[in-house]
Amino acid sequence: MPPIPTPQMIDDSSSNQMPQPSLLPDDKLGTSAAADLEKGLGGTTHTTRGGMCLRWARITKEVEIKEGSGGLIRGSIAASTPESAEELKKKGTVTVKKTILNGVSGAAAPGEILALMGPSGSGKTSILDVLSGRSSYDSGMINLDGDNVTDKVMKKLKKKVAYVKQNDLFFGHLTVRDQLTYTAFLRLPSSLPKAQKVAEVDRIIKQLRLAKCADTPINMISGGERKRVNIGSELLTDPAIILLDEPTSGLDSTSAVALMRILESLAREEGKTIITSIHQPSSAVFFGFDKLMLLADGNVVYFGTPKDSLEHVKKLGLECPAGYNAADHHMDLLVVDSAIDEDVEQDSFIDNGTQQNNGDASGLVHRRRGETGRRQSVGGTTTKQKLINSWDQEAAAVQVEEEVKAQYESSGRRLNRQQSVIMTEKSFNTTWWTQYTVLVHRSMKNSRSAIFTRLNLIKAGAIGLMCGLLWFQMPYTELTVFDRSSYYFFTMTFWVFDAMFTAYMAFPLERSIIFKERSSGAYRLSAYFMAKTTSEAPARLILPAIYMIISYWMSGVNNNFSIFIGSTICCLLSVLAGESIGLLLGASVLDVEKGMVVMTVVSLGLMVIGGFFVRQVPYWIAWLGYLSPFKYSYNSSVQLVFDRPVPCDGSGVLAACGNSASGTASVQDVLDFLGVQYSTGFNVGMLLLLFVVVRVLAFVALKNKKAGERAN
Ligand SMILES: Nc1ncnc2c1ncn2[C@@H]1O[C@H](COP(=O)(O)OP(=O)(O)OP(=O)(O)O)[C@@H](O)[C@H]1O
Repeated sequence: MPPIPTPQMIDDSSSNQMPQPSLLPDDKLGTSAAADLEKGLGGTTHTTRGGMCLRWARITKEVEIKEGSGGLIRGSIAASTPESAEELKKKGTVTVKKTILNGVSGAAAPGEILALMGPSGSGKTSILDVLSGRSSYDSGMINLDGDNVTDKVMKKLKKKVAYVKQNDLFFGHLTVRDQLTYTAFLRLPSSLPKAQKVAEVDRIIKQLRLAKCADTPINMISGGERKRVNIGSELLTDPAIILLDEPTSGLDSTSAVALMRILESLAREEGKTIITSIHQPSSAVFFGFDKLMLLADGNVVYFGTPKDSLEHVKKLGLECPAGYNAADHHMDLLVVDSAIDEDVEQDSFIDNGTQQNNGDASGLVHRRRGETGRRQSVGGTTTKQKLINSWDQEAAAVQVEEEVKAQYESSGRRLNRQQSVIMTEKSFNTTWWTQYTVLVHRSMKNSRSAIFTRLNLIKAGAIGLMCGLLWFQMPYTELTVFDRSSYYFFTMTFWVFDAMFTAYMAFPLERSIIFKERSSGAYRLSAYFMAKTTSEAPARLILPAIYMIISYWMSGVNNNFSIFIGSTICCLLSVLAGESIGLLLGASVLDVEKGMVVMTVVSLGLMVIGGFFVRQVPYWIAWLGYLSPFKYSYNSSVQLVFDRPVPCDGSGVLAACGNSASGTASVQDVLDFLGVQYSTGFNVGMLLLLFVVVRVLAFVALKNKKAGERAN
């Protein structure tokens, strides 16, 4: 096993190493800058400004997987022995333990880039999750600049360690500059002057070459630009360590190289410690990494310089053919498909590995791809297994531990210095009020562009017009009593449904963004929730208000202006209550498919139970009617509209008209006929209560919901 290159080892040996192709233009640092750096760091080309040394040893993590007849599902009951597992399996389900990280040891120093490579499912994301403090681990040690870090420190560390996850989740309606500015105002300390935060945003835009798209909404920019916005959002806090999960996935090779250049400049010029997982990089990118960690099935199979990795596999008889991409070669060795696995059990192909080196790179690629099966088996053991077996995990762990010890001793520092400093730091860089105001601003900007779309305005106007024409200028007589009530039935059901479903549909994406931002310690959940509640309401209410203005006056429901205002307020309150229900379900049911089913059942249930279709609701279920916003908004509006006795017209609609001496039906007769319950005040109060209580429940549900390690 080659020695693990500590930063010092890399620096000391740099003169002996083959020159590594740089991803940067040759003169990137400038002659004098490079000379300054060399002077300050004893000949190294890496700075140590800004970075921290991250080391980890013997990291092990297991998850429990529930295996049933329906496939694999996550569960919590562990089967202790294979026998009991078999028995349980016969019964239908069994929970088995799966090791996803198996004693992983490694290190990354300031000014260098460590690449994690391995086939899909080899544990790259899992180790990044652990190192970023986003995920727990069962055993092992993580050390920062010589100090072991505990769980509590890891939690605090979330803000120190930037973690760029694979998914680029943003509010798509915001521009790149908006996104970065809001992030700067949320995550940079309140004490920093506003102008400095704006300057920081400009610096990041320039550094990540985002100037061209700075004022373009994020949902219009390219994948590479989105990735850079994602990285930029994390860089704003000037983190010491930057972890990236497959930053080049989905990018073409030019964008991928451009992105890697940016990472290299962050490491070389700013001394950041960078750890990135990557899938099959080009040769230039591969040899530009300072260190490489190869993973297979949660095991390290190599850790060292990319150049030495070729030596390592060569010694095992798995030499990389000339002209073949080294990264592809490593992946070929580690990728085993299930068909090959099965073959290996029955058969035993022998491949001496070197016989393929015929010097013809293109023909070789073709042949190698076709002969992967041969390459996978050496003496009955898969190549992957051979690589796993030949890596000395223990020696690697001991080496990391010795480096840690040496750093303590050489610096003469007290144990846990780092931890005590980190633990005394405040949880958030900004106050609750700053978070609230910034989030209100962001939410208003986002909801304005998300809700006030031309389509939505056309929808509100067209439905208003349609209803106005259908219920056009109803005379205030006995004949139209039912039509007036049905106008409100339609209005209230449509807008409550609309609010429930739009709030629910918009929430899954927003929830993922919130989980992601909160995992970086950007703001308190309460600040977000209050900001959302107060800022979105105006935008959410404009559309039903437009509908009411058009349809109410066209249909001549009641020409009294104050009654128009009153019934519009009831409609808007019901929209807010409906939105609360949508948010509660959005916060409670994370799975969108299941959520839609629950939403449909709940919304239809609340409508039916409101007494619109069944007058004699069984007593044991009738109480659910108290939860129906449809019922309260309908009841209150209808009471407002029938503000005076209704003239009889001989149509025979109202029984009360049959024996009326005055030629009118009283308001109470009409309300009894329509089955309207409770006073207007009670109905309005219940709408308010539903809005507030259900919104609070949505907050509690969200607070108690863990994003899950894999949520973002
Ligand atoms: N919480 C979990 N529950 C069950 N299995 C998990 C969990 N987390 C990770 N795994 C499994 O652990 C293995 C390693 O996953 P991980 O995402 O780290 O791999 P990866 O190398 O990043 O893969 P990819 O390149 O496809 O992203 C996979 O088999 C994955 O299914």
